[in-house]
Amino acid sequence: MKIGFIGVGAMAQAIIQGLLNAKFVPAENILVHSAHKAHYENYAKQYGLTAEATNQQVAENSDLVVLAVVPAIAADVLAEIRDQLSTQKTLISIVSGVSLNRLEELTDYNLPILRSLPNINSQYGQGMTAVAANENLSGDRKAQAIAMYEATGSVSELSESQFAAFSAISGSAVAYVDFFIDSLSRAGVKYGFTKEMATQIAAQTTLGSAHSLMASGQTPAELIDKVCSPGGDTIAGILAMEQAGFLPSIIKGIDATIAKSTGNNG
Ligand SMILES: NC(=O)C1=CN([C@@H]2O[C@H](COP(=O)(O)OP(=O)(O)OC[C@H]3O[C@@H](n4cnc5c(N)ncnc54)[C@H](OP(=O)(O)O)[C@@H]3O)[C@@H](O)[C@H]2O)C=CC1
Ligand SMILES: O=C(O)[C@@H]1CCC=N1
Repeated sequence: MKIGFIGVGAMAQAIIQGLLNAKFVPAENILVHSAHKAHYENYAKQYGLTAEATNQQVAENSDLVVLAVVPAIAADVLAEIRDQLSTQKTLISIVSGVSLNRLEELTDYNLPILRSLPNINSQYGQGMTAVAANENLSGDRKAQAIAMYEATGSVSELSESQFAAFSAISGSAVAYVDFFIDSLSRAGVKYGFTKEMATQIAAQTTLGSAHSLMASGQTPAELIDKVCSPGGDTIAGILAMEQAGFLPSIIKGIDATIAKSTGNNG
């Protein structure tokens, strides 16, 4: 099986690295092309991938064609490769905010298509990806496309109506969690830790907390209650964070993310 990537930016590279780590396909079976020759050729050379000279060649020579460009140019790129796509190939889009219906409109209504929303944790096998298939993608072909993501982490099949919210609390939220870790580490710096050490402490605490949450099957609130000793320090911190608007600031951030991805932001 050959997997072609049109665009090798941050997200495509995370998926590719995840696939290479999982030995999902031999490196040379991953085909790449992007806007800048120096970029995609050097990247391909570094990891033993196959650099293709055009987007059309990627589509022509791949079984799974992964569209990994920014939303603004997705229509132009699909127009470019439309004739190379066929019912024998699966188009996989990672483009935020572009529906299956729009992808069909821009290509062919008979084409098997998987709309997906991965996150960059795919790079280390810890991804969280939402997928939705059109009616032309089923059985083994659908399983093959989904297997690509299963090799890089967890996969959830969702209705397209849930994609914008999923993208906000997963795709974008990788940045928000890192923002939290960075904020925690800056607090550490305020109290005398080096940034490096504070970041390591904050990151391990975040990782351990996520692990405990998933391993225990308890709710976050139950674990918060376990940490908040009666009359203790943590409850004082929680209440001060709440007074400063911790929860509303998260909700506002997610609302803004969804508004941007659905075009409801003016
Ligand atoms: N970043 C993330 O965490 C996530 C991103 N996504 C989606 O992934 C997509 C890509 O995002 P991201 O990786 O962040 O963006 P990047 O800007 O990092 O990558 C975009 C890629 O598109 C390439 N490109 C630009 N023009 C063309 C063209 N005409 N033909 C082929 N390739 C082209 C660029 O080429 P070059 O490198 O040569 O300049 C670059 O490799 C977006 O649609 C986004 O919504 C989805 C989930 C998470
Ligand atoms: O910021 C973005 O637009 C993309 C979509 C989800 C994560 N990154």
